[in-house]
Amino acid sequence: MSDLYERARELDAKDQLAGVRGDFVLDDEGVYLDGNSLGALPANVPGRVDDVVRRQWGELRIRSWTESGWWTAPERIGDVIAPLVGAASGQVVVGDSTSVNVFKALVGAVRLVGGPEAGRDEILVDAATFPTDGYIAASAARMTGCAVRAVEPGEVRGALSSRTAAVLLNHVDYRSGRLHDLPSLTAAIRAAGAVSVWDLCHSAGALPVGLDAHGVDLAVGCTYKFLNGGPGSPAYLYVRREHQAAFDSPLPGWNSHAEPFGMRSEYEAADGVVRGRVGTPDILSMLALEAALEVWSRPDVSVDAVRAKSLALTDFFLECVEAYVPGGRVEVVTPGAHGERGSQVALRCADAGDVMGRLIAAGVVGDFRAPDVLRFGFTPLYLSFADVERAARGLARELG
Ligand SMILES: Cc1ncc(COP(=O)(O)O)c(C=O)c1O
Ligand SMILES: Nc1c(O)cccc1C(=O)C[C@H](N)C(=O)O
Repeated sequence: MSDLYERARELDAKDQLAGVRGDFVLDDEGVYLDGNSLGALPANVPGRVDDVVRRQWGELRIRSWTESGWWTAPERIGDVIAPLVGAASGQVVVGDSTSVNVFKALVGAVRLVGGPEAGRDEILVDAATFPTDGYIAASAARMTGCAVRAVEPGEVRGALSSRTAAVLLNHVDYRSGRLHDLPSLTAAIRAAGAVSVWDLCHSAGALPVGLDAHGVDLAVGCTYKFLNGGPGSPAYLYVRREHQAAFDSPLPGWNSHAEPFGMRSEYEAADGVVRGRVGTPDILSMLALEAALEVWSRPDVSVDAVRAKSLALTDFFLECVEAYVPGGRVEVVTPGAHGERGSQVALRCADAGDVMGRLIAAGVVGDFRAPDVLRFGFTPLYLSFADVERAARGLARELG
């Protein structure tokens, strides 16, 4: 066996998070490197969903809105996500999809600075953004009388002006895996008098975010990737405490009303982050997510420990690819510097679609992002270094 095979065993023997894998439903046949698209199933979720369906819904029925805590689930689960993204409680609310929360945040951001009437008529959007953010930003701009400008995150500073209303950026680029400099970009946006909106889909649960510490204004993220909430699990919205009183949601549903059961015809926004809610929460998905998040209360699990292992896993994968894959066959797209790397590795080759198809058939599941990217996500809670070595060996075989 190769040196790298032996090294993987040694690294696994020292891995502080090795015991967490047992909290997930995984088979030992393949290697799952697609947790940045859909996280694996936490083992406690099926039992919880069964209880929610059979007892809370089946037996308690309508009483569960109060007795089982259904009504307050969006804020309660928001408070569980909050420390994972560096936020104090009362600033994160769970619900709706990421796309819907991008809409709330962007329109809310433009309204916070007064929009075109106040001379702020531009929304800057990450040029390489995940498509949904760009589509929603274009619509939010039309609705608010703003124009959208696509900018590379590295060029945001030069693009900021007294006309900038809001800036929508991805913390980690979904295709390249590049980690953007949230602290300094947020500071520059703030200094220009604009509002920052960060999409945390590919960073929450994988690395420290520090929303409060870095002065982020608004943020959104999904929960089905590194937070393992399940297919279509609800997303979340962060509204910095200082903005909450002025946050004017473009979707002021009855769940965000100060007195929802007052059934009043006039709208009055609730205090706090609750005003980010819209309609009736998706309880089955939301309570599955609540169970999935329990892994973060294990004493051996922390965002810092996850980040340290994530970097070790991606370093080791890059080392294995370098050793096993013939030189020049793939180009490494993900930055080598730790400060610029998320929890994935993207490799480029012209036949990436075919290669990924064969690799998945061989049991190593990553994904293909058009036109030419092989994408591998690393979830430190359930991946071992042996998985990584096996995946790189399989990849080298398929690359021929
Ligand atoms: C950066 C980013 N934003 C948004 C989304 C998707 O949003 P939604 O949860 O609305 O499907 C994804 C992935 O699906 C994503 O990677
Ligand atoms: N949300 C997804 C879905 O419903 C089906 C398939 C994939 C996804 C994804 O999350 C894709 C992912 N955001 C990406 O980074 O490409």
